[in-house]
Amino acid sequence: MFFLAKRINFDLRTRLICFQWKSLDLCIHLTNLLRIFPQLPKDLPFLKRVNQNPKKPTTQFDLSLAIRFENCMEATALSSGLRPLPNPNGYRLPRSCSQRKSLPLARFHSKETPFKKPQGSLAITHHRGLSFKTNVFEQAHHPVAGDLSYDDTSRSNVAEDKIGVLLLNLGGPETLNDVQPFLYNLFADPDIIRLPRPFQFLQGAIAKFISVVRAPKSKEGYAAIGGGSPLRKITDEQADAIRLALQAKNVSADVYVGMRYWFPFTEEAVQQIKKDKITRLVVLPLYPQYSISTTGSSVRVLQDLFRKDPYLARVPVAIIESWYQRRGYVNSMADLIQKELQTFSDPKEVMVFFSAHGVPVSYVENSGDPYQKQMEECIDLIMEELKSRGVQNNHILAYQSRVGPVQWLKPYTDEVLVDLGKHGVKSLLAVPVSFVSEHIETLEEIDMEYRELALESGIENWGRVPALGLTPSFITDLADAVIESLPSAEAMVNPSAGVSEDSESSDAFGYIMKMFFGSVLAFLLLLSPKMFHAFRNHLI
Ligand SMILES: C=CC1=C(C)c2cc3[nH]c(cc4nc(cc5[nH]c(cc1n2)c(C)c5CCC(=O)O)C(CCC(=O)O)=C4C)c(C)c3C=C
Ligand SMILES: [Fe+2]
Repeated sequence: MFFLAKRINFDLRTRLICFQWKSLDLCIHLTNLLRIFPQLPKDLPFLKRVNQNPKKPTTQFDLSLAIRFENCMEATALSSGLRPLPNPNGYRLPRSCSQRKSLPLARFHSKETPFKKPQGSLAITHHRGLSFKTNVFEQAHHPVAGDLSYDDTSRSNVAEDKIGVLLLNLGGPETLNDVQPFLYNLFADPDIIRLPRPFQFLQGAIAKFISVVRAPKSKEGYAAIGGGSPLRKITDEQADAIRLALQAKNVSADVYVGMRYWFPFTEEAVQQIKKDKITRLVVLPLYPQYSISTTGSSVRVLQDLFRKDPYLARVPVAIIESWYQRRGYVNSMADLIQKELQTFSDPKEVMVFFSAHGVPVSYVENSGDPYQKQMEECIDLIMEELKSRGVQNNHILAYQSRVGPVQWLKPYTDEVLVDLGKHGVKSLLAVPVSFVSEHIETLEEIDMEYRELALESGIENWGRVPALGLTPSFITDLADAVIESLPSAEAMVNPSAGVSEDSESSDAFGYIMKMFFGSVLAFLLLLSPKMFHAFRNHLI
């Protein structure tokens, strides 16, 4: 069954393509269109502009689309940037769908998943013969183009919102004196050192012990790169660049930086967001791939902060959990690699060596951390892009920066470098892939330690791709990611879920007990020279 939809509204701000079909108002996100048809030019020249109202960020286009509803109930997971829009009059399903199966309409209204189900899936055939399938959701009844209401709880409206973007990052010590307290914050994170429940009260003591023991080695590393981490400076610059890129796309937003383990802490950023009365927030962790230990940890802190604050609890928030699969990121990485390959005398012979920060194997195998899978997919995407440009180099992925006695993701970077040298690889291009700015692990571990090891192992020509930093195509893509996620923002937590007095007082009691036993343990450990040396030499 094919239908023709004629009047198409394209909202420049939210990038939703909305059109009327029969009595339904439907929206599709532009990303979906472009994801399935990357060959479509981004400025949509195939849409003929018929009318533009300068007062509203909506342009009306004339486009013929042949639309076919199919497999209504097979509609799958939501894509980023797409979510069902609340309809005050309830959802009506297209006849063709409801006739196929008796649809449990109540499911669309159920409390647990009020708007989590797509309306159905659409197969769209463009008149040039292109076709794609996408999920669709019914839009609010009788929408006014450019004035779409996205969130039932906040009753807010993207066009009127005060938009904030919160960049989450790890943070790093700015001076050598900061190193031990920074390490303490890192190891005190239950997403970094994961203790079984009965032992969690020891977290602080263990963090203190490990941070004191590791600090001298870490300090050497930070001293070698100028006495501190460049992460704060670079992240601030990225924040500014994203703000300007958003501005260039007619989206005015305040951009904040929230670090997990050092200044400016996430808590400070959140306070500022509240002070600035932000009414819609996009959270963008600066980690392309999701790990429990990075994005997971930062988002957990954020959720705790929002849950405790009645104002913040009502702010619609969109979290971009991972973005390694975005074309802009993949292309920008491919650009950097392609450019760096040209610095070798024989570019074709160079082994492209992706080095990612590792995580303990238990994260992936026991806790379902998607990090490894996302990392492998990410490398495949980058290599596919390079292949499409005629770059056919061999490549390999290895994991660096392991800490402690447990098994980490393999293969390990240091072991692979030695192996490659043994097997006669002469030219190697290291590509840091889990992070988008320079930091101790690129500047010291890769550029110094691994380079030296590679040269000792027989590799003669060494190169390293710089981190993405402020690369314009990358920053523009992050701005696009922010814009695309705006409509999907929703209140993070239930505002009525307060903290009871009972739980507060038992928390205080627990805290005192933890501090007491933890301090005794840390004291004993630090007093024992044998223990200290065992940890220092073998475990940390
Ligand atoms: C995707 C990136 C990262 C993952 C995953 C990650 C996991 C992880 N890290 C540690 C321990 C340490 N990390 C340290 C520094 C550090 N880690 C990342 C990124 C990821 N970590 C970055 C970018 C940095 C550098 C920050 C800077 O100062 O520039 C450190 C401190 C440095 C050192 O002493 O080596 C430690 C320790 C664990 C245990 C872990 C997963 C469980
Ligand atoms: Fe790390």
